[in-house]
Parts: sequence; structure tokens; C-alpha cells
Amino acid sequence: MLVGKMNPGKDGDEVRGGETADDAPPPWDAPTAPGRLDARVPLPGSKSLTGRELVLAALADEVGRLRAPLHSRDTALMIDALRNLGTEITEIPTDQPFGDDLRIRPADELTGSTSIACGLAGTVMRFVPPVAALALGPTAFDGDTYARKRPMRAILEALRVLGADISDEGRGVLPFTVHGSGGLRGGRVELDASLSSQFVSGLLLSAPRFVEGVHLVHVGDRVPSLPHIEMTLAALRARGVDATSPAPNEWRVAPGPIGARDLIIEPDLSNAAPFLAAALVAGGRVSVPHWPADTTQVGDHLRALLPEFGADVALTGDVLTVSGDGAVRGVRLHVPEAGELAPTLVGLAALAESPSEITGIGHIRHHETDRIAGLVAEINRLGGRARELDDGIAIEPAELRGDLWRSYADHRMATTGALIGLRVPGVTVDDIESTSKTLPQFSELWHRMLGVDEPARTDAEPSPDPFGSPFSMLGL
Ligand SMILES: O=C(O)C1=C[C@@H](OP(=O)(O)O)[C@@H](O)[C@H](O)C1
Ligand SMILES: C=C(OP(=O)(O)O)C(=O)O
Repeated sequence: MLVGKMNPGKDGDEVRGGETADDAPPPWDAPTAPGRLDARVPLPGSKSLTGRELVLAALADEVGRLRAPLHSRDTALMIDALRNLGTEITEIPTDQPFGDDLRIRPADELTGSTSIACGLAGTVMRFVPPVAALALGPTAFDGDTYARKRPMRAILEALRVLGADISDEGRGVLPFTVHGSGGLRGGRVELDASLSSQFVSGLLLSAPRFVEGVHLVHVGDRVPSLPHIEMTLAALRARGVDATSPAPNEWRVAPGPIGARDLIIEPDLSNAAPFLAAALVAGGRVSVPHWPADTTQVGDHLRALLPEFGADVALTGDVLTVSGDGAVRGVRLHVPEAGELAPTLVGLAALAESPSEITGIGHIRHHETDRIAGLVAEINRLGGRARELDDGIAIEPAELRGDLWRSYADHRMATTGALIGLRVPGVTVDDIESTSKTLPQFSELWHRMLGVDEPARTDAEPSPDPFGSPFSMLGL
């Protein structure tokens, strides 16, 4: 079984600014590519699909089942959150390589008077508060130290307009408490979703259970990550909900039952990014099986994005194969829809033979870390020539040298360090365990792709209080 290790105890701020926590395991030696690649890399389920389907299954009218869901830190936090609100979630053993299926029995009545740990998961902190507003009793939310910097104000204010009572002492970030009254009025609300599409998805997912449903109107700068909102609408419709986007930046969900489903979760195509990009960096080819023919996952955009860097991409049946000759071309990309892929794209650009500019990704400053600042700092630490733009990153070609690559507790920062390390000897990644957020098997799959043994590691034990932020301060 390729069920990886999760480390629910990592805390973002422990590694910010290059300070290493005392109990942190030693940095991970990024393996260089031993030659041209010829690998097939199966990947576990999508974080975004698993998170959405867990929420919808918890709000559905009957028992449902998720097959091949992702098992990772983010999904474990989502499962715990929904269980705390009264949902019964049981694991059904399978012989699948990436872990058990899940059976979800919705609660007869959602109950608050509980606390929810969000870790660093945007999906948990944005998708669960609307569910808590439907529960009876207070639900206190908190997360990792760095999670308290991730924006929440727009969704909290929208929830208040829709009838929720939330106390956050005006902070607009974690921690906060949702005082659920057993239901929510819903209706029309304007909100600014320019910092995260998850504000929209979070409200839409619970909206069939609001008395009046919801009519969301975005006011503000560009909404990022639009494919993720499409994914939300598609997931709702597949359960019989009337969910539409009647105009750009406007979404409506009608009140009504959420149908139960027995469904298979697609592999995580965003997590495919570093593996497929490896074929470009090392030369040779990398295939990912079970690539869906029709999907809302933004990772599917890799089929168009990787050829910009010089890759050949072929989808044969359900196998996606990326081939390269070891040369990487510079790019000019404007990708507001694909912020989640940006760390890998920037990693490729750092190895390119010509200059690159990747723009439209200002919102990734609000992801697990400020990814624009983090990527620029780490590329330049290796001798690169990267520059922050308001809305992205510009990179000039440079000879990189091995050094420490800091992850800032961010899984996609860590995998980008691994990607660069394929080409640059001596790169060490300080927190490879952060990949447990969405891909606990990362190190194992990476070594397997390269055909080299994964060195044994002495991982630190997860801390007994994984979330490090006692709810006692909230009086619960
Ligand atoms: O809804 C989702 O599952 C996600 C939406 C996106 O968030 P942003 O809109 O904040 O970029 C994406 O980057 C994140 O990884 C997952
Ligand atoms: C931005 C990401 O995660 P989150 O769901 O925590 O926002 C990500 O996975 O790249």
C-alpha cells in the first residue's frame, strides 16, 4: 500500500524566515535525475474533489460513498471537521494503493458546540463555516499559525449578510466562532472574491440547505481560480442541485435536497504537475494513468501549459504522457485560473534557457505562504535571477547551485525545490513533510519515478496537540 505518512503537526511559522524548528527532521536531499526518465506515476485522489464531495455528502439526503478519495492532511482535517458537526464517516477497506473508501452518513441534525482545526487547509477554513452556520450551537475555528494570516473576511461578512452570527473580534482571519442556529436564511449577497475563489465555492456548497439558496455577486478585481468554481457548480449539479452562473462573476444556487452519490474521485491533476514537469527537466518521459477525459480540475491545463516550455504532451486513452529532451524554454504566461500550478511553472522557468514572465497570479501571495515572495527568495538563494512583480514573477536565465530550499510549510514550495533539484546537485528541501498536506507519498513516488531508492528517514513524531492553538482561548 502506498499510503503515505501524514504529519498533522507541521506549523507554518516554524519554518518561516528560514528558522528551523528544534524537532524538525534534517533537510531532504533532493535527488538529481540519474538520466532520462521513463516512468509511470499513479497518483492519489484530488484534494479539491475530495473536499467538495465530503461536504456535499455530509449535507446530502442519504448515505453516500467516495471511492478512491484522497487521504492526506487536508482531507483528514475535513473529515474530522464534518465528524465534529455530527456526520458519521467510516472507512471501507479496499485493495486500492492509496487507501480506503469512505462511507458518509449525514447527521439528522448538525450539531455545533464543537471546535474545528483547519490546519493550513483553505478548503477547510472556507468550506466548513457555512456548514457550521447550519448547525445548532457554537463552532470555534482555528488553524496553524500561518493559517491565521490567510484571508477570511469576505466570506465571513457574506455569511453574516446571509443571516449567520459570527464572532471574530473584527480580525477577518482565524480564529473565529460561528454561532449556528440550526439554519440560515440565505439570499442575495455581494462579496469580493478577488483574494480566493474558495469564498465563492464555500458559500455555494452549503447553499442548497439555505432557506432561500444563494445569489452571489462578485464585486472587486478579477476572481482567481475560476475552474475551481466550475468544479463546485458541477459537483452540485451532479447531485441534482440547480446551480448556475447566470452572468460572469455571478452565481446562483436554488434551495433543495442534495442527492447522495456513490462516486469515484479523479486523481489529483495538480499534484501531477511536478512529476510531468520532471520529464522536461530530466529529459525522457513521464506518464500519469487514469487521466480523466473530461474534468473541471485545473491540472488538466498542464496539457496546454507544458508545451509552452517545450514539452510534447500526448493523451492516449486515459494515460497522459509528457516527453522532453532536457531543454526548457522560457515562457510568457498569464494564468489567473491556474495559481495552484504556478509553483511548478515557476520552477520550470527557473531552469529555462530564456527569460520568463508568469503573471495573473497575485492571489498566490495568500496561499499556504506568500508564494511569490517565497519562490523568488528561494530561486535567488540558489543563485537565480527572479524578481517579484505585483501580479507574478519574472525570471532571467542563471546557473543555479545547490543550497537549502525552504518550503515555508508549503507543499508546493517543497515539490518545486525537488523539481529544481533534479537538475541542480546539492539542493536540500527543509520540510518535505509539508507534502503530506495533499500528497503524503510524494517522496516515495518521486524516488520511484527516478528509479532510485528512497533513503530511510527518521521522521519527527507528530505533536500530540497537532494544531498548537488551544480552543480554550475561545472559551470552548
Ligand atoms: O477550491 C479549491 O479546491 C481550491 C481553489 C483554489 O484556491 P484560490 O482561489 O484561493 O487560489 C486553489 O488554489 C486551491 O488549491 C484549491
Ligand atoms: C492553495 C492551495 O491550497 P488551499 O486549499 O489550502 O488553498 C494549494 O493546494 O495550492
